[in-house]
Amino acid sequence: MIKLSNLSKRYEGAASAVVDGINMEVGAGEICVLLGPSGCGKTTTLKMINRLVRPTSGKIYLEGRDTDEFEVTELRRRIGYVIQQIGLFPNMTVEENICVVPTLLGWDKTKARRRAAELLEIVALDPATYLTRYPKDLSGGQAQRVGVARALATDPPVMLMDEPFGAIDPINRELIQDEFLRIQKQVKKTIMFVSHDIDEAVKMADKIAIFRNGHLEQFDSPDHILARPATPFIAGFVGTDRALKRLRLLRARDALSASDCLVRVGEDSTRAKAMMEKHGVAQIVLVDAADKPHGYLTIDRLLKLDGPITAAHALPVQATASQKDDLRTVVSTMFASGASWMPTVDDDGRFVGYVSQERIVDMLKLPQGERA
Ligand SMILES: Nc1ncnc2c1ncn2[C@@H]1O[C@H](COP(=O)(O)OP(=O)(O)OP(=O)(O)O)[C@@H](O)[C@H]1O
Repeated sequence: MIKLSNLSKRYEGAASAVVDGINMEVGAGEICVLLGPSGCGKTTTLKMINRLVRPTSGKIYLEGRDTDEFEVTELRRRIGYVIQQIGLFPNMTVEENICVVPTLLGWDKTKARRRAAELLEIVALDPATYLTRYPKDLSGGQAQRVGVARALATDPPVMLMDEPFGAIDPINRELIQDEFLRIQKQVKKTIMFVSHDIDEAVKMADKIAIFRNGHLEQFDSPDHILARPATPFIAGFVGTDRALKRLRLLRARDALSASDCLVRVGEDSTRAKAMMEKHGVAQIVLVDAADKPHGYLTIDRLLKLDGPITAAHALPVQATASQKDDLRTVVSTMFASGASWMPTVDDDGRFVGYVSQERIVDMLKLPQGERA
C-alpha cells in the first residue's frame, strides 16, 4: 500500500542526511508506528509521504503508483493528516473544520454537512451537540477526535498521524487509543504514525519502525521487536521489561492447554484420574451442568475417592481468566492469588481450558509465528 524506497532527505548545508536510505512497506489496513529518539527523522519521513517535505532522493509508492505522478492536491486527497496540536481552526465550528477539505474539493454543502455528521458519529461524538461547537469548547480528547474526523473527511485510504495522542494525559490516552482501534476496525485505513511511546506502539502497531540517526534500525512486528531486538540500541530502547510488554500482545485463548481435562459433577473418579494421567497434570477442574467451573480436585484428593464425584469433593477455584484477557492481566491475577494455573472461561463462563505459568514461560521463548 505504502512503499518507501531508498528515501533520503538532506537539508541544504547540513553535514549529513536527516533521513538516510529508508526502505519499508506497509500493507493495506495496517498500522505502522514510527518510533525513535528525538530528532531521528520520524516526522521528516512522514512529511515526505504527503510532500510537505521534498525528498532529496528515493521514491514513495502509494497503491503501487509512484507518488511523483500525483498532483499535490490529488496526493493529499488520498492521505489524511493528523498532527499533535490537532490544528483545528479556532474561528470555525466543528462542522466547518471537518468540511474544510470537502469544500476545497468543491463538494456541495449538503453532502459535506452530511459527511461531517456521519464522521462525528464514527468518532463517538453526538452531532446534535458537537457540530456547532467551537474548538475552545472541546476537551483535549474531544478535539483529538474531531481532528481524526477531519482527516477522514474525504475517506482517504491512508492516514498519517504525528504524535496524535501525545498531548493527552495517560488515562485519557489509553481510552482514546482504545477508541481509535475501534474506529480503525470500522474504517480499515493504512496508517503511519509517529510516537515516542513504546507501550503505545506495542498496543497499536502491526509493524514498528525504529529509527536512529535517520536510519531504519529495525522494522518488524511488535512481538518480533520485543522478542528479538536486532541491536543493543533496540534492546535498550524497548526496555528491560520487554518480556512483560510482550504479555500484552497475547490473550489467554492463545495460551490454553488441556481443554478436555475436566470432570462433571456425578462422573466417576476413575475417569478423572485417567484424564489427569493423559494430560500429566496434578489437578482437574470440576464443572457443573452448564460447564461452568465449580472447583477443582487434586490427585491426592482423587486417590482417596471411589465412585461418583460430588460438588462437595472440590476445592474452591481462587480465580478464573477470561479467554479474552491479555496475558499481562492473567499473570497479574496469578501473582495476586498465588496460583500457578487458572481455569479459563468463555463469554458465557464455560470452561475452555487451563492457562499456566509454565505454558506462558514456554510461549515467551519464541516470537509469534515461530511457535508450534
Ligand atoms: N527545515 C529544516 N532545516 C534543517 N533541518 C531540519 C529541518 N527540519 C527538521 N530538521 C532536522 O532534521 C532532523 C530530524 O527531524 P524530525 O522532525 O524528522 O525528527 P523526529 O524524529 O520527528 O523528532 P521528534 O521526535 O523530536 O519530533 C532534526 O535534527 C531536525 O533538527
